[in-house]
Amino acid sequence: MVDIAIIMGSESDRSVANRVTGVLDGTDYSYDVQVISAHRNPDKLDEYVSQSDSKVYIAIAGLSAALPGVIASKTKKPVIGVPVSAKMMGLDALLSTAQMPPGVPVASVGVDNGANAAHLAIRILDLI
Ligand SMILES: Nc1c(C(=O)O)ncn1[C@@H]1O[C@H](COP(=O)(O)O)[C@@H](O)[C@H]1O
Repeated sequence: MVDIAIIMGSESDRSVANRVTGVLDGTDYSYDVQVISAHRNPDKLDEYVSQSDSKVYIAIAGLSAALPGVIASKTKKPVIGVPVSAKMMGLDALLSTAQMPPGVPVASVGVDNGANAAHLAIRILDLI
């Protein structure tokens, strides 16, 4: 049983993931960190989400950030997206993360703001 699943699209997103875990390490909430790209490893992502018992997802991705939205399409749990500034100062990923179609929500935090993703996850978990 893990409280939060943290998934990044690439190992190159690790510094942003570290901002998430840096906040969570000051709490009692547990987490699991994975590198799984929706674009590159769709079957692995499907398998991970279908088997995960986490209560909240944090999805970290740059460029065309499909990852948060694809996770939101596979689970009813809350998904928090963190756009990464890989190119275009993160504007590409910010728009990809925030502009989800109705019915498939992703809560986007600011570009590279892994800390706020952790704080939001904590607030959600504190309700349970
Ligand atoms: N946005 C996605 C997805 C996805 O959305 O499935 N998979 C990888 N990526 C992003 O591509 C960028 C460059 O990745 P590489 O450094 O591996 O080339 C990363 O920021 C990653 O999150």
